[in-house]
Amino acid sequence: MKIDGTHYRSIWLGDDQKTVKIIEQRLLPHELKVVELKSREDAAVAIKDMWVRGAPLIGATAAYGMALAMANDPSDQNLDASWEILNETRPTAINLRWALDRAKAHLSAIAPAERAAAAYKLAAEICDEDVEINRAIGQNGLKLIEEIAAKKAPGETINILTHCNAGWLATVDWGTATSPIYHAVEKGLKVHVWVDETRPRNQGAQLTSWEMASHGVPHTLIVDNAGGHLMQHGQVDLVIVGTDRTTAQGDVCNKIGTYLKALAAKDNNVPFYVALPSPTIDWTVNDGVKEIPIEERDGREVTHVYGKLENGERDWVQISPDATPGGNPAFDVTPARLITGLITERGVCAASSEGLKSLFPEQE
Ligand SMILES: CSC[C@H]1O[C@H](OP(=O)(O)O)[C@H](O)[C@@H]1O
Repeated sequence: MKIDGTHYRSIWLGDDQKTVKIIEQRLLPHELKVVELKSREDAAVAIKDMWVRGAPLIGATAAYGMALAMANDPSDQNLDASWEILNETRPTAINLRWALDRAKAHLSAIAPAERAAAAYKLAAEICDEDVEINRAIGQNGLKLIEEIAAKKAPGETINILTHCNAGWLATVDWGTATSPIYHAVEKGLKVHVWVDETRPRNQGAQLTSWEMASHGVPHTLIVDNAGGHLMQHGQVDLVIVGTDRTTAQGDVCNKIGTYLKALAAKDNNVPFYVALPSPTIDWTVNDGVKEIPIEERDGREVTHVYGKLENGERDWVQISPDATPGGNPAFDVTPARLITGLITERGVCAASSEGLKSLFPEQE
């Protein structure tokens, strides 16, 4: 999307057609810094330490990580080793394994001498596919926003709440949950976005707010615990969130706190939709609560906050006693029963195995 009028993707190839460029997202919103990934190890660190994050972008970065690996050593042994190294960077987003499996299957079938070029080509295809998938999600989600607008008085604002960052920074472009919002704004609908700060990594405060401000979308940053109150007072017309892994029966794994938002939405009859690109569907699991591995990140992310100090410098600040450990499950699972619908690139469906198979019959 645009930053001060200039179009960016979140990941792209350098002029040398080998170096991979990314936006170092940990520095946003205070600094827009482009960094270069020059090895498989660079790509692995970027994923693990959340320089890049978001299920689709994690997959795209891993695909380029395989290309960087093949450019260095295209052997079968290194192909296998690269799959392992990149796959262990983060456990929850299924796009990581989806991209790595796709790359390994493709590259295993060709001669080592051809693997580097093929890997870069595949990574580029994965990126372009992601952009088109998210554009379609935006068009399908726009219809939901238009239906809500039609029920409101002319010129009345449509209030949408989103959690974490499922924006263009979480994907290659458009975002998933934000794509319907960008499409609605570009169509002239009067939209306002409640942005959950999303403790502890604050992807909402740091990334979604920055995206909304950069694109000129009216928005308000709120604490994670305010959403239920706003819903009780009729100030939320629609919730749209992203997902890191959705099961074959429609359970949705997403950033910690999503489940609580869904409970509040259900209790207040607020439509709760999940923007779901098909590579994020894990057709091999059904019960998300029992089967999806939940990443436990460093407790320091809870006991400390990173930001800009009064003097303009950036640093970590401790917010709890030295002796207090932090517990930090990074995701939770929202059962399908709490979800109004899934917005995919093929259309909107119920959060159920029947709903998903109606859009993806090839998965029968
Ligand atoms: C479009 S996927 C966005 C998804 O990824 C985020 O997790 P993380 O920032 O830890 O990679 C969050 O769950 C978002 O909804």
